[in-house]
Amino acid sequence: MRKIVIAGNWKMFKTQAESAAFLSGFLPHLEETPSIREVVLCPPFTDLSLLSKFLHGSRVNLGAQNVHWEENGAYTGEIAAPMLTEIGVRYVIVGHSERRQFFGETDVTVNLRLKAAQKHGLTPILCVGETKQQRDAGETESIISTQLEKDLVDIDQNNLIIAYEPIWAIGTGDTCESKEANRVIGLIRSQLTNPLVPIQYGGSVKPNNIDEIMAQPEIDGALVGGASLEADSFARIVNYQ
Ligand SMILES: O=C(CO)COP(=O)(O)O
Repeated sequence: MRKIVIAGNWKMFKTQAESAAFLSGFLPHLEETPSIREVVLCPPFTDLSLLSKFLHGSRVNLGAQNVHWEENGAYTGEIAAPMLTEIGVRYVIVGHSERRQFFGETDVTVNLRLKAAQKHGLTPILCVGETKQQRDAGETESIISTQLEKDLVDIDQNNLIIAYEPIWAIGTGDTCESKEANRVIGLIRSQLTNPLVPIQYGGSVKPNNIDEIMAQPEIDGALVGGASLEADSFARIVNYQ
């Protein structure tokens, strides 16, 4: 059976004080959450250490939003895998479209980051997806297939999560129709060697659409941006019906 993973990507939101306040509202809701659902929070780097202490012994796992491919070195502004694992981080988002769009991330650097994450025992959440222009031009399948082909060279598919995040659906309120997300995720799965890789959907996931999204047979979880910032909203998503 494939794992279900619901992850919150906080992007560049929440100070330490705000993240602590989130947890006090969020954690009590997890008593209702079926134990087979993996819950992950990916806050900014500055919150990781504090949240790691608060979450010790809880069922919530921590993820980072980026990782460099070297173990240390002169790479101003980057973070290395051993720095993350030392404080209890288990997951890392790699290749998010915002990194690809604003910070020069390429399939080559995505591949290097995935390898470094796996080498150090982190589970990477690899993000793939097409722009609106690419979708309108009928290029969705070819774009995603090329991303997978390049990003997954020499990657262990036994320690991997993939998130299908259509770029046009991120932060827009314009969710990909759940059947269409299911179709694309099925195509992604057909390109993998391991059929058990969990594949999430991401892009305007909200309390009012999570039930329909999770009812789709190919979708194994969600990568949630805006709606993961508020305790009640993320709790409703994690406790989908
Ligand atoms: O980018 C996302 C998660 O990584 C999705 O963001 P939103 O849920 O805010 O659309």
